Amino acid sequence: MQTFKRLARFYLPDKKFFFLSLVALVFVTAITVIYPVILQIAIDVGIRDGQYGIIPYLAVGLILIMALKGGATYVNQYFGDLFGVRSVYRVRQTLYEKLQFLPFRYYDNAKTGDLMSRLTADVEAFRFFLSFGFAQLVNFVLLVGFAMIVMFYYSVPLTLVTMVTLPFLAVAVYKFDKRVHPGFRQVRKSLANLNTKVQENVSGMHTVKALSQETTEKNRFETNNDDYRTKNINISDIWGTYFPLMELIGNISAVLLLGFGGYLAVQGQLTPGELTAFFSLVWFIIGPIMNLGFIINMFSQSKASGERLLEILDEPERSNGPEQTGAYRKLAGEVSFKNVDLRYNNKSKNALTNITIHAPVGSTIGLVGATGAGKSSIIQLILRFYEKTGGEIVIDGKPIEEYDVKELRQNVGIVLQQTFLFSSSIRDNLAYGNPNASMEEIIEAAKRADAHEFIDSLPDGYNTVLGERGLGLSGGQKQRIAIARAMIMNPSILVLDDSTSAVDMQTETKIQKAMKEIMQGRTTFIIAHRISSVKHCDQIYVLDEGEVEQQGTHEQLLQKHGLYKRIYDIQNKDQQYVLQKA
Ligand SMILES: Nc1ncnc2c1ncn2[C@@H]1O[C@H](COP(=O)(O)OP(=O)(O)OP(=O)(O)O)[C@@H](O)[C@H]1O
Repeated sequence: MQTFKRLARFYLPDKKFFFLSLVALVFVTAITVIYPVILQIAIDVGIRDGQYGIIPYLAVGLILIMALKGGATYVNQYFGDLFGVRSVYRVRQTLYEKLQFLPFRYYDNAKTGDLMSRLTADVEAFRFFLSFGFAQLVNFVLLVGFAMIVMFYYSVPLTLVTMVTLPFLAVAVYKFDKRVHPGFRQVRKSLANLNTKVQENVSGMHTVKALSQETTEKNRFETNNDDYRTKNINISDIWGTYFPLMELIGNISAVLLLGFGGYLAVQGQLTPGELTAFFSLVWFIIGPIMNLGFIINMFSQSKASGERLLEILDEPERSNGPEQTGAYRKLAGEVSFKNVDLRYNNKSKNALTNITIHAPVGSTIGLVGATGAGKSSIIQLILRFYEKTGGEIVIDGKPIEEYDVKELRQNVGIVLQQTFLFSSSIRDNLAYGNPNASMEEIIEAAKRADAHEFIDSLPDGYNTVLGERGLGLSGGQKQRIAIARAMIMNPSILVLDDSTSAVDMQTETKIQKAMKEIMQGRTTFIIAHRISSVKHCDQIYVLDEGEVEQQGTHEQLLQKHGLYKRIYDIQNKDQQYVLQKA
């Protein structure tokens, strides 16, 4: 129940619909219990006492009652569904919002398929219980309660005898729940793994095909699929064991009732009509108790799902710094790192140690170093994707923590080597960082980023809808769109990932030209593997294993005979070798 209590804020606002549905349900249940009473009157008064005239009245009464029951059932179902649907709308909104504000470190370990499964299948399981299961549970209590009252009214000893088996039924139901709940948690987890597998496979289809791993992938999926099947069979096994047991206990109750009830009828202590009514009523108790297995099933599923939803909702959000109310300021763009350390959560070693960098307004800073040296980590800190573990980062004279994260990010434009584009129009992708940008501004930025020409040549121009992750565009085209997108934001600080090794010379020249265009008047950080990309920078920082190994201009560093010179020599030799070969 703890899970439902903790999720109460999502369904309590709609409790009026639940109560409306409940009132209708009480009505439906009360009417249901009247049926056996009508049957008893028809047998005892209509048939046994020979007052046949009463039968038409009873028949009309029954039809009226059934019509009323139909109306009440509609109200019960409609408002029950409304309660569930409106509640999970809120759950879905909150989960999605939560996902937007979770820190990057959450996504280091999160799996897309698992998250998708939580936002869809788990939310649905929770809704099903709210819409249907909750009411069924209340219905159970009501039906058993009403039926017992009527049964006690007819005969106290017969009711007690019939009830003898109920404790056994209760134990069976309890044991069923104990086994089925962990089973459902496993099914949910297995489904999430299955989703993750499919999602990763579709996203990585290029790699799968390029490396001819179709058969391996098929086998891996088979393992996941097998696991999901086994977990479901396990549930069926539990269900198959307990359901007949519960039915057997119910039937023993019916046998006891017929045996003892028949004896009472023969003794004249019970009329035939009362015995028949009793027999119907007892199924109003046994039926729901057996049905309790199904309700518990639903309850267990939604509890397991609710727990998985709470796991996301309980995640701590990133601290955003002070919330800014007015318009975001445009920063000048002076960035200083003072003895900064960074250690990622799951690592035993620092990714950055004692980093000191000064980037005056409008300067160009080059970050070079081997892969894993810490270049990207510096950028992660400027954008506050991760928080530093030591030292101080100051922007325009103010510690970075004192900025509203949104204000900070509005002032930093990034162009990464891997550009993510959404499956919407090129125009929307360009304006993603600044949705208020006018069409003129968008075209102007695209022209400066050398992207206008190819966009214009597409059949729908700027309205061309891209495939998932920008499918349908070349790597170089995507990167130029990313440059134009950053330009439209008009940031004071710019981060360019210039590891453009994967494009041909002509595209590289275009990208370099576009990058030069966007850098004007902004503090720019260029991440590069190649010296040629940073040699014009005002200041170059050479990183090695998370530390600044060297610092200076291209000319100064070449004279120092350190790491920079070694990288330069290797790359120069490579270049000469290529030229000679050519
Ligand atoms: N999100 C993360 N969680 C844990 N460790 C990380 C994370 N990101 C980077 N690292 C680690 O931090 C170190 C520095 O990585 P970083 O990505 O900053 O290097 P880089 O110089 O940008 O490399 P590359 O040129 O290959 O992009 C590496 O040891 C890397 O494994």
